[in-house]
Amino acid sequence: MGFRLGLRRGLLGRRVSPEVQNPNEVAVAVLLPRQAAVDSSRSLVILGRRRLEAAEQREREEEMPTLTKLYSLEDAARHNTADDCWVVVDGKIYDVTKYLDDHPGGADVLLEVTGKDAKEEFDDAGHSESAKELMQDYFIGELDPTPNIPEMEVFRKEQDVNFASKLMANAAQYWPIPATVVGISVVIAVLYARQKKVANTIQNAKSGSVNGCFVRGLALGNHGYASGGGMTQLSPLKYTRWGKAHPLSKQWGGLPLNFEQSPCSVVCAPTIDQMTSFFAHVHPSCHPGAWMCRNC
Ligand code: HEM
Repeated sequence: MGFRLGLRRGLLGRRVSPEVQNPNEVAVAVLLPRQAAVDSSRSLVILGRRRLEAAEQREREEEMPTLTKLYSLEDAARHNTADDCWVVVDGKIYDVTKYLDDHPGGADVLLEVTGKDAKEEFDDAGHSESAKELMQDYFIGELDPTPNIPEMEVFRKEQDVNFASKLMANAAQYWPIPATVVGISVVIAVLYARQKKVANTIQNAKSGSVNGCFVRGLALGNHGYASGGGMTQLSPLKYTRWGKAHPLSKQWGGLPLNFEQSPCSVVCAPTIDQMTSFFAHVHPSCHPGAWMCRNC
């Protein structure tokens, strides 16, 4: 059985004669049986190919973008117990639950820094390179740098609900204010309309053409007239036809007035004489503001 002397670089074997041309290269002489040498050289080729493939694979992996799980700081903060402990260092999240007991700095220091980025504390502890390599075993993800938009939407919805309920509560509490405003407005509108009606009444009375009556005068005053014999109280500021006047008024040639109720009444009488008679007989001195339309 013959032997072949094989020179292989980087192989561990029996050193025979290291006649090396390049001093940086390690030359190794391997004494192998012929067949074994053939097999060995085949397996060396396979080994070499595998290493090459592994290197290429590593290269490909480095080039490929990796998928990293993203968490919010709030997510990370929830893992803050000895049974479930996440720490954040420089934006990277590590699940150190299984490492707590082995941590040379103690479990407490890790538990104390949960819920925040502990880069400063980590750096201050002066961790070695091997500690930093070890960390990679516990890496689970990174902090999500994007703002949490869905939460903002939820917040806006809640705000709407709050706004509606606050509006309802305020309405229930402060309803008397708008009701008072509306009430005052109505009263002002009624007073205004009434005043306007009075003004129109006086105007119409002066013009002498109200409801087909002979409007002979306008009495201004607030002295009561209706005293005798169940005199009907007439509504203030209403025109009263002479024909409907109370008999007592007619008897006096007087007028269906309502001085008692109103400071301003329209006086209707068929003739100016009757009007004059009324004021002469009944209240000659109590109606200084009486106005007579002598032209009618
Ligand atoms: C996955 C995360 C971590 C790993 C793998 C880790 C690992 C280690 C290791 C191996 C040591 C021994 C010293 C060294 O080799 O540097 C150490 C020490 C220490 N670590 Fe950590 N550590 C981690 C996180 C932290 C954090 C977040 C803090 C923050 C307070 C911290 C505080 C310390 C302290 C105070 C010491 C002791 C230093 C001393 O006594 O000199 N470690 N850590």
